[in-house]
Amino acid sequence: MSFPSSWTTSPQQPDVRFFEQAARRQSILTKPTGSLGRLENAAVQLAGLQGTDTPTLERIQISVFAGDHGICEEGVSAYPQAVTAQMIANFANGGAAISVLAKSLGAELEVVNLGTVSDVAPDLPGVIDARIAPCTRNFAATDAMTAEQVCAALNHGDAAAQRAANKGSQLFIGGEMGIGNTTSATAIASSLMGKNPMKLTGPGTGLNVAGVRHKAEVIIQAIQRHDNDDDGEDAIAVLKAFGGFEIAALAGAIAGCAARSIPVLIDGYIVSVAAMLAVSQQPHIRDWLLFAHRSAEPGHQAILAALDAEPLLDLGMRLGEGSGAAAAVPLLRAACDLHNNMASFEDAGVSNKDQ
Ligand SMILES: O=C(O)c1ccc[n+]([C@@H]2O[C@H](COP(=O)([O-])O)[C@@H](O)[C@H]2O)c1
Ligand SMILES: Cc1cc2nc[nH]c2cc1C
Repeated sequence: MSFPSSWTTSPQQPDVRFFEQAARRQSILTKPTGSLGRLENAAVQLAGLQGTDTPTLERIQISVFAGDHGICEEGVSAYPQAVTAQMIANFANGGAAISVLAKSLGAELEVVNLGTVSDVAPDLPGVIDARIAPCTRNFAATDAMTAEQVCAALNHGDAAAQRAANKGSQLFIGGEMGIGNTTSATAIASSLMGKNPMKLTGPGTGLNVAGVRHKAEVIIQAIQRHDNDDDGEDAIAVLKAFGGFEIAALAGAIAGCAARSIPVLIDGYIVSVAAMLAVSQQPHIRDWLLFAHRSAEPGHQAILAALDAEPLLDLGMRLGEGSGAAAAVPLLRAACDLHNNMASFEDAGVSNKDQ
């Protein structure tokens, strides 16, 4: 199996003329310059990325990538590993937060099952069987994934981007579910940014202070182990070292959407780490990303800063599943509506500021 071409080729850059036209339109609408704050930037960005004067968000695909983590053997999560498989069923049955949000947004929701330790019922509606293995290996002891598994996960992500393209999606949201995945995400983020894991590690699903300290120590030791092998620090080497299946698939989906000119709305901590991996592979992937929210997970701020991202919301959310991104969609829709339908100073006969 080979890497998807979206991983090995830089995406096309969006047409700058649509950004310029949209910015000009914002400047003639009946409001003081800049007064709609980041809603203005969001509308300009969506117009530019969609290559249109009238951006809209009618067709949205949400793909939730799920997988289990061998690092859970080290006692790094507040919840049992069985939750990953149980939540896949909950996504399919409509009871999870992202299921409710997707329904209220009229968005397409699919779940990509990359492998769980506990069984998932076969033929759940909207669940795609993309199982690679029951879980990654415990990266405290050995590499989390083989190179072949990283490649398979990237391809599963790219396939989700292809489904979004086939449906004419105007926006893609990637979500994730994987007990233990904040430990993988923190190891990846610490490696990529060269930051002390003590500074990035947080409670995830709800560890106490002692639990967070233990989790950081597990990550520090694993990074030392990884530094002693010769694998290098590129995105593939880091994914191989720390996992997980869903993080690799998300990186592949983000790259796949950029390659197909589909804007991506980035969710919280784990998805942002996947975005950082994709951007480290192809810097122009960054052009296609919007950032939805600042997660309560403390390491998220450092990742947002490294990606030069200013998210729309800061609601103290730390659920994952793509829920923070889904929560930001009504604001983005409002931003488009304002951009498309407000009157100009000239049309409304309202005096503009003195030039
Ligand atoms: O998206 C976030 O910012 C976020 C922050 C903390 C936890 N989570 C979710 O919680 C799970 C991972 O937490 P943990 O403690 O098991 O590593 C995983 O299923 C994520 O979706 C998600
Ligand atoms: C119940 C539950 C739901 C989740 N959704 C994403 N991560 C999660 C972790 C838990 C524990």
